[in-house]
Amino acid sequence: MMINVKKITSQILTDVIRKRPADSFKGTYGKIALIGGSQNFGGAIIMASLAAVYSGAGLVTTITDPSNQTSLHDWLPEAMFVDWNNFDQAEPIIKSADVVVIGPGLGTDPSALTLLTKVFRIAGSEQKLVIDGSALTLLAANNLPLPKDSTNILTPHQMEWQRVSGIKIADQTPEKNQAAAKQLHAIVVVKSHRTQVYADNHVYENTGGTPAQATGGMGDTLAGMVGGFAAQFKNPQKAVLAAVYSHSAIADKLAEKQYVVLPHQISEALPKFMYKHQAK
Ligand SMILES: NC(=O)C1=CN([C@@H]2O[C@H](COP(=O)(O)OP(=O)(O)OC[C@H]3O[C@@H](n4cnc5c(N)ncnc54)[C@H](OP(=O)(O)O)[C@@H]3O)[C@@H](O)[C@H]2O)[C@@H](O)CC1
Ligand SMILES: Nc1ncnc2c1ncn2[C@@H]1O[C@H](COP(=O)(O)OP(=O)(O)O)[C@@H](O)[C@H]1O
Ligand SMILES: [Mg+2]
Repeated sequence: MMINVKKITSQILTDVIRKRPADSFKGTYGKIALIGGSQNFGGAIIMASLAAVYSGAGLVTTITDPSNQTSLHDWLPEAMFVDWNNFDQAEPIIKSADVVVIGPGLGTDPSALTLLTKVFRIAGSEQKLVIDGSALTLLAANNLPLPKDSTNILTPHQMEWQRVSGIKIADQTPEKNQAAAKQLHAIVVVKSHRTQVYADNHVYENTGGTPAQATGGMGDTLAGMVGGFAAQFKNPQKAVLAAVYSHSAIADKLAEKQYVVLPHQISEALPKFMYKHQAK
């Protein structure tokens, strides 16, 4: 039977981006731990962290390879750093995070798999887990079950989705995608030129997006934005929709005057964009 696809429009912005109450503090806007950034893919976790901070998350910790520490703080003094080889130090931070983003630049070597398995094991019922990039590839390759208590948000591109769902890219219809998302009990963002979100028994399709977004780091940035929005805004489904819409709306604007949109430019535009579209 035909599934009715709902469109994601600018309405989601005022619906989700609340005006900030005076009586608030960092904790009001959520704590995020971002885990990824192997030596070869350090930029991925830096772009995801940039997006999380610039989305307005209260407190951001980046858990990554120590080779990234200096460049992380060059780009983002607001983020705290933890060496991902030091799980004793990382564990309490992961456990106390409202949102964990894992996967951007994580890589697929045995140490990455060990880290992913540990994070899945400690994921709690109050937490939202954004699973992106290599974490999705590892999940699929090792048949890892998703944590059963946390709210899990997957952000695959179409090949990552093929790996996780087993549905070939050419066969990724709303019907097949929705069935697979339901089986995973997860919110699934299937990224493409018109990204779709599978959540609370509905299928949503983005109305924005430009080929100027087709560049490395664009998905890492979306993962950080999904984390940053999920850390601040109560309803996880709506937070994901607002992040997906904002990501392409900012890109569309930049693409009016640019051939390619650099992922970090989207993050840098977030504070003004969110101010403009917050609920009155
Ligand atoms: N600066 C950094 O540090 C960056 C780090 N990054 C990190 O790299 C890690 C690997 O992520 P990844 O997406 O680059 O590689 P992977 O998962 O192997 O998939 C690529 C394979 O799938 C195929 N393919 C088919 N359709 C496709 C589609 N729609 N979208 C995409 N691919 C599609 C594609 O076909 P091809 O292009 O070869 O024709 C190719 O064979 C991950 O952790 C990520 O966070 C990146 O974010 C970049 C910037
Ligand atoms: N032609 C396009 N039109 C609109 N958005 C696009 C297009 N190509 C790629 N994107 C967007 O760019 C991002 C690519 O994600 P991904 O492949 O994970 O990037 P990364 O290199 O950061 O891992 C997705 O959000 C996708 O929707
Ligand atoms: Mg990606």
